[in-house]
Amino acid sequence: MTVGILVVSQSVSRGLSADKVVDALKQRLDGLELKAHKVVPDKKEDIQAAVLDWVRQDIKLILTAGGTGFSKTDITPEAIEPLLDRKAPGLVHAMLSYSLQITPFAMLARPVAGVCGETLIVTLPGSPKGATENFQAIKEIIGHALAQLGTESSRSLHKEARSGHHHHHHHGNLAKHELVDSVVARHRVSPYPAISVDEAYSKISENTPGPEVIEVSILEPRIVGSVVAENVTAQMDVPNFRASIVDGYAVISSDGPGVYPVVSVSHASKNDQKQLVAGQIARITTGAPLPEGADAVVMVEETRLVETTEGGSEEKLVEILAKNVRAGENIRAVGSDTRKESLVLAKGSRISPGGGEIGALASVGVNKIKVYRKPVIGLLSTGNELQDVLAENALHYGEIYDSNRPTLVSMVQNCGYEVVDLGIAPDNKGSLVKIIRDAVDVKKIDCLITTGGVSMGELDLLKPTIENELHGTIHFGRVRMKPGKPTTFATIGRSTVIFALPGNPASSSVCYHLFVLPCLLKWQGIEPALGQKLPTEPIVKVKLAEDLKLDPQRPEYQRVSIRQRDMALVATSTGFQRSSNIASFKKANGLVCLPAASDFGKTVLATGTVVDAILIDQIYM
Ligand SMILES: Nc1nc2c(c(=O)[nH]1)N[C@H]1C(S)=C(S)[C@@H](COP(=O)(O)OP(=O)(O)OC[C@H]3O[C@@H](n4cnc5c(N)ncnc54)[C@H](O)[C@@H]3O)O[C@H]1N2
Ligand code: MOO
Ligand SMILES: [Mg+2]
Repeated sequence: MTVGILVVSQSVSRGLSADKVVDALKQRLDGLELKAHKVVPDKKEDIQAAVLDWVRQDIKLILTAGGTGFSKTDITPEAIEPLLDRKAPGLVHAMLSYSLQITPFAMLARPVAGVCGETLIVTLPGSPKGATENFQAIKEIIGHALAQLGTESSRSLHKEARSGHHHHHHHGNLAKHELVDSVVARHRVSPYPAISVDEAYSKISENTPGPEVIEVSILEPRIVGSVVAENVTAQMDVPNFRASIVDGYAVISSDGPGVYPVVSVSHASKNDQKQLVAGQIARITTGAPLPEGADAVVMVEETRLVETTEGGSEEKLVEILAKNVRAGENIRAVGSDTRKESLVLAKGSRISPGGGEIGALASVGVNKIKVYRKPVIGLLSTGNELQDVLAENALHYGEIYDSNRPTLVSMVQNCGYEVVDLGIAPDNKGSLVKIIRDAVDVKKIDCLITTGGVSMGELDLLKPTIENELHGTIHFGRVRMKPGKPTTFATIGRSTVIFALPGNPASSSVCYHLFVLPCLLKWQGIEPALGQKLPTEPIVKVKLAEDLKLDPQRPEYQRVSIRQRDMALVATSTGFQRSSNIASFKKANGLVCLPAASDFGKTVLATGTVVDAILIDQIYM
């Protein structure tokens, strides 16, 4: 059993005094293993952050020392209490009565104790003596408490109490989403109907929050991919002066070929308006404003220098060789690129990554516009078996690396959304609730994507946690598709969306493309294609390069590589398609949509058959 000791002290945290509590307690831990210790000041947030961190790491017992007295700065009980799923007043009572036998000042202690997830938390006084005495009072019993916490049911230690519950075997006796406290009472058939992908689209469409208008600078990266929320019209002409298209000489076209004096120079810069009369020319550069009176520009290549000024540094006389120069030649007229009052960007259009929209805005002097806000996405992996691949820890038997979070972070970011990485949650209700509440209330995410814990196992806790603890609504909890059967879509309140995706890596990635991204696209103001319920990635017709076996019951989304061959798009399977195999996404730029054999009437789709494919990446050469 692992222990964390959290010293709560302003002076120790500032280095003004030395900590002695950790050592004192350490000597009395006996069989318990001190896994972590830390010093924090008397600040609620610091205390809670440290405790939650340890709960997530699945430390079994957290002892805090200090901050339990009557002075104004003593706030440890206030910090701990809101974290407790269940209180343990018996432990508090034991500590108080024990220390009251030693000193009446124990009356002024305000300890709390209780359970957060599967972690027991006890607040001790700050002095080494007080802390060890209090710990002494509960030490013998704590082993039992921790043993009970580790089991599915506290009743397992009291076997006689369990015998009366056998009638729970039949799932019909359970309320639909009850969090069962014993594995023997779990559902044996999923209470969630397996709806079609199409019905799932309806539910997502109905429950996606409406877009919200914000103003962004044209240089903010998040503007790319955003949908414009209002018509933007040009408040000026581009160009807003007559500009030369070439380097040469501004002329009066009716003057014709001949030798003319160069009376002025016009560069592309801030300029005074120049004047030209018949029989004169002016030197001009590309983009420079035309002198008044000039009506054409002749390229320097079609002229000849006749005479220089004294000293030879300037042109004095130049011969225009060009014949038949027309009025307007080599001139950009005022407003000929963009006319004042014309539409620069229409409401509903999208800022493409190509930069064209940004350039068009900048050219008319617009540096910020109203767009629909993109939702902020929180990403959480769930599962006791998961190790953070970045932590570089060795795997214990039964553990695996968390591959879902890195995969999803990459996908979501590359779709242009801001990601909040929420890490890994252990399979317990308390931790899930804490992490999700914190993500929504403090980290201000709009949409939560979790993976794992949505199927039929006794540690699949997402569905009951969302309904019973977070008071959310589950709009669907199963979809007739492969992979991704237990995909769950829920909302909390009006504005928080949860996609609880299956833990299998290929399943969660398929479901991201199929369900999550369409929801996010709608949320940020993108309209679905005609006749569709949600906007999606492009859907194209592809020819199968090989025979594909159909699932007997479920429509299937297989990973393929799509290439153009002889005027057709051809799809080749990326290989082994089992849900656990994330490597089936390597080189995949499409998901082919295959019917279930039971719907299609055949068990195989033959080579050359044309099917729909969702394009999840570009088509490469
Ligand atoms: N009795 C039944 N069992 C299962 C059913 C069913 O209908 N009845 N459905 C199966 C299907 S289909 C799927 S899909 C999975 C979904 O499982 P969960 O969403 O509950 O996910 P977990 O049980 O937590 O994990 C499943 C699998 O994925 C691995 N995993 C989880 N998280 C990650 C991660 N972040 N990175 C890499 N791998 C991860 C996990 O270790 C498991 O192997 O349920 C079937 N069972
Ligand atoms: O539907 Mo599950 O995603 O087959 O593995
Ligand atoms: Mg499971």
